[in-house]
Amino acid sequence: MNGFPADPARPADPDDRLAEALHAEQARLTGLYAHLDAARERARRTLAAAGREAGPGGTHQARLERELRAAEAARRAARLDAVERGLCFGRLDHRDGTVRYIGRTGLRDELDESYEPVLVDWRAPAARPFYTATPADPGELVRRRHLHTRGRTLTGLDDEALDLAGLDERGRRGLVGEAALLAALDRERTGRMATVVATIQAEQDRVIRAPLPGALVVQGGPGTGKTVTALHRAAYLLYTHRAVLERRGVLILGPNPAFLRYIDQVLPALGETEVVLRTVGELFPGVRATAEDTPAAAVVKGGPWMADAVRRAVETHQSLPAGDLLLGEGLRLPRRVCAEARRAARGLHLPHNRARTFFLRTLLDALAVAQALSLGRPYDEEEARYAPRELWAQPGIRAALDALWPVLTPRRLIDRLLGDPALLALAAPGLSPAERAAVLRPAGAPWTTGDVPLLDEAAELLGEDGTAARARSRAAERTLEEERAYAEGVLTVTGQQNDATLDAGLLAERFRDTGPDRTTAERAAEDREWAYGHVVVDEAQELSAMAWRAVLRRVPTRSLTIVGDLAQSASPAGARSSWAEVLDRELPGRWREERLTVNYRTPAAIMAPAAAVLRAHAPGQEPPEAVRETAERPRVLSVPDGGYAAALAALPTGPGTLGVIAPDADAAALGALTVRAAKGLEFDAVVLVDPAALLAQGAPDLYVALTRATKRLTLLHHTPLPPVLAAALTAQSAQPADG
Ligand SMILES: Nc1ncnc2c1ncn2[C@@H]1O[C@H](COP(=O)(O)OP(=O)(O)OP(=O)(O)O)[C@@H](O)[C@H]1O
Repeated sequence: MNGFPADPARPADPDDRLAEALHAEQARLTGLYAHLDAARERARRTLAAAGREAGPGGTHQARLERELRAAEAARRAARLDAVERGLCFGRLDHRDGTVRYIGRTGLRDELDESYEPVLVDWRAPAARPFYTATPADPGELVRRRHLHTRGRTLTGLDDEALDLAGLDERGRRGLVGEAALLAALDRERTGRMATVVATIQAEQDRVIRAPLPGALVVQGGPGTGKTVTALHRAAYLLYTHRAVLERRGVLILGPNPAFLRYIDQVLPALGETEVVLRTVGELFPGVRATAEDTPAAAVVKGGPWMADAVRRAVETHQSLPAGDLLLGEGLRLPRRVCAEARRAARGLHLPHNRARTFFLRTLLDALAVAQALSLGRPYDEEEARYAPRELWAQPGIRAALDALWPVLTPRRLIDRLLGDPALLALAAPGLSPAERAAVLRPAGAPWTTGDVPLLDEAAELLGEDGTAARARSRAAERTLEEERAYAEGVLTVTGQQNDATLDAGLLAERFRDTGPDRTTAERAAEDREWAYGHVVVDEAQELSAMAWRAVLRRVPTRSLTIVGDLAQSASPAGARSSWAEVLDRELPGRWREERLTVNYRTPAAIMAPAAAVLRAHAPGQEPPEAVRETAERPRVLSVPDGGYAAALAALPTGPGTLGVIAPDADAAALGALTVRAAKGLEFDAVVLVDPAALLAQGAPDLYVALTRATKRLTLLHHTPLPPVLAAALTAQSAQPADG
């Protein structure tokens, strides 16, 4: 890289040196923004020119190329607009004197039009040492510099010398860019997740840049950056494999809508928009899960046995008559023929609604032959063409055959399965009466998150029911008709109606392909059968076996990033001690695991009691090590029974965000979050109501709740604190105050 002189000779006084460096870097930063402005201007000009060229002139091919150019220019303009904040955040000085600036996007010299690179995109290979070099392993670097900015102004910088022989490893655990990292961690939270592109750590970088193919599991304790790492990985993959992923899109699954809102801002900030954010409850287009399952119902609905239950429920709708069917006018359909037709239809291994066509056709043919025989008519080609159709037109015959193999929709089938005790017993004979009772509910009850994978399973086994497809194609035809009429109008207005190369149909198709087109993300979100290029699953320990089936169906290539923490699992099916227990059934031998070990969120003083809870209740699980040493110790306030609301109202409100987390039974009345709703989130200050009750909900719940605070934790209790927590807090208060 060139374009930047080395630092001028340094004055001796450190203050002067810093001022000098700031001055020089500000000048370079200003230069980079000038390049950015020029790049934006160029993108806008391209866009405007494409707009002017638009219109129906030239060959079809030339028009297509113009439109592609315009779309690319629009995307580039949007990308350049998204990087205004924090455009450049780092600088690398190499042994051979090369200097590289690292930023949110790559820029070339737009001013003298040499187009030499002046800013390296953080996702490019050349930027990687910024995240991985340490004094112990500096590679080709002699210095890494972090630039802090507000708007276009440089507000500070941190240098790390990487080449000094014998230099002590700065900070603990080889933290990369320690000063910049700690400054980032100390910032107050806004309630929206921030990008950490300037301070990604080496172990996180390994995850972010892992190859696209295959399933990568990232196991890490609370606050180890699993979510930020997964989001930066999505941005990295979209940059590195743009061609595939722009077309197929990336799906990010999160535990609850609040969490999705929390992370929503990060991806556009990284310049990526081809991403669909969903919870499992939103995976089935057209269905919104609005009700909650009881824990017992969630266990039953989530278990792998439900795949068999749904399959059997479908099969019970492929029935045989008790004896031969008598269909009026002496027409008889022997049971044996029905059985043969069912065997043949099932043998096709087609979805139920598609195999139905074959089944009906076979029976109608058999009936038509029988009818011809009884009337003494030959069964010739003519007869074969019309007779079955006429038979189908008779309501009695139609009803009898329909009953044998009806059209099914996923909603109707699952509603029936969960609403009809006899059907459930038939479809799920392995479930105990208590388990069946747990999932039974009135027909037409609102859908729950646990129902969504069942609907998906059903949709897979049923295939399209013809009505939806027909309605869609009718709508599509109508739209095309309207577009054709509009296009004819355009041709008339522009006087090109006699242009042989341009007919209204072609023009209409063109508007359809381009126009104000829907993005990949929009199309993917509406299509149950969409195959994503990559899927990120966050809080993956929460997914049931049935949910995994629904997720994996959406990524036939099995290119996944799966992040989670088994120790935080609130799965009512019970904690699992390894990812193999979770994944070997669905992805046998097709996944690998990376670990994140450093907790960037919870200060040590808060993490210590949380770790004690974890060790006591899940001895196999290792808590992550907190990177920040100093923080206020947790405060413990005893309140009288029934006094939580008053105690909460009396608590002083400090600076920053506040989260109050309460047991499920009290949360609504106190206006507090349940643990479930707080999952994945963090707050500057957290107040925990009734830790003993949280522990009674499950040790993972208490562990999750304890690890949400970045600065201050207050425990309110009226029953005694759980002994393990009390012991950890007492041990802490025996230590010197800064430990
Ligand atoms: N490299 C980093 N630089 C700055 N901040 C970081 C870094 N890594 C993580 N953080 C911060 O640490 C906090 C925790 O990150 P994140 O929420 O991704 O953790 P998590 O592993 O998903 O936690 P949990 O399991 O509790 O949901 C966030 O505020 C995040 O911005």
